[in-house]
Amino acid sequence: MRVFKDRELFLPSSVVSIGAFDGLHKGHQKLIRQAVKRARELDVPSVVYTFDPPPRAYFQKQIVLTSLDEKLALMEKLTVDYIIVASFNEHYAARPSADFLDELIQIGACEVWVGSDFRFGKGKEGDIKFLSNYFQVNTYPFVTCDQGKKISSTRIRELLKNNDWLEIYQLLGRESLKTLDV
Ligand SMILES: Cc1cc2nc3c(=O)[nH]c(=O)nc-3n(C[C@H](O)[C@H](O)[C@H](O)COP(=O)(O)O)c2cc1C
Ligand SMILES: Nc1ncnc2c1ncn2[C@@H]1O[C@H](COP(=O)(O)OP(=O)(O)OP(=O)(O)O)[C@@H](O)[C@H]1O
Repeated sequence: MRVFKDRELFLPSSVVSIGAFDGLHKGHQKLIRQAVKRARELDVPSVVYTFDPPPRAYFQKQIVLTSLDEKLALMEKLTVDYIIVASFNEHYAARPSADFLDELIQIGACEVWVGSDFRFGKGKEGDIKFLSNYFQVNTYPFVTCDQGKKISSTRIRELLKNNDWLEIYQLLGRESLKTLDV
């Protein structure tokens, strides 16, 4: 896996999944595995585009579930070819959604895989409808837990407050989590 942290990546074609992916829980894993599978089928590289710190940690001061190093190690296990890590700061957050589209064009995104609530750009102005004007966007159905509730990083942060490690490990699909700033 090749890591591009605040470095430009140019590719003729690729399948891209995008997100904060904090915790890299089962929902994230399934979405990324699906994008990697599609990349193999199309015989193009798979790219994960992520943010450091996660936008929610930046804006809402939420704790970070997964350090960048741990996230990269987990992405490697998912056999992702390239990972773009954008430093999420004041300057980055102010970028218009059209800027972000240019970046996706630069990496030759022939398919984009995200969850149906994905948003991007300054003030979260961009949504899937907008993205679909430029790329083939595929949404992955929300992965739920045994009780039928959507798995999310937010839920894992809530469970952490109650030290509910059994449930946390179930949502993560692994028995390790090294949080930051807990
Ligand atoms: C160029 C760019 C600018 C963004 N600006 C904002 C922003 O102003 N406010 C905000 O809450 N999120 C902003 N975000 C973060 C997105 O809302 C979202 O968290 C990010 O695309 C990751 O998706 P995910 O939350 O589904 O993982 C921005 C994202 C991008 C790519
Ligand atoms: N349970 C899930 N099943 C499938 N896709 C998911 C799931 N949770 C998140 N995704 C998708 O993964 C990408 C990254 O999501 P994100 O990092 O915002 O995760 P999240 O768990 O929703 O986080 P948070 O609770 O902090 O908003 C997005 O495209 C999102 O729609």
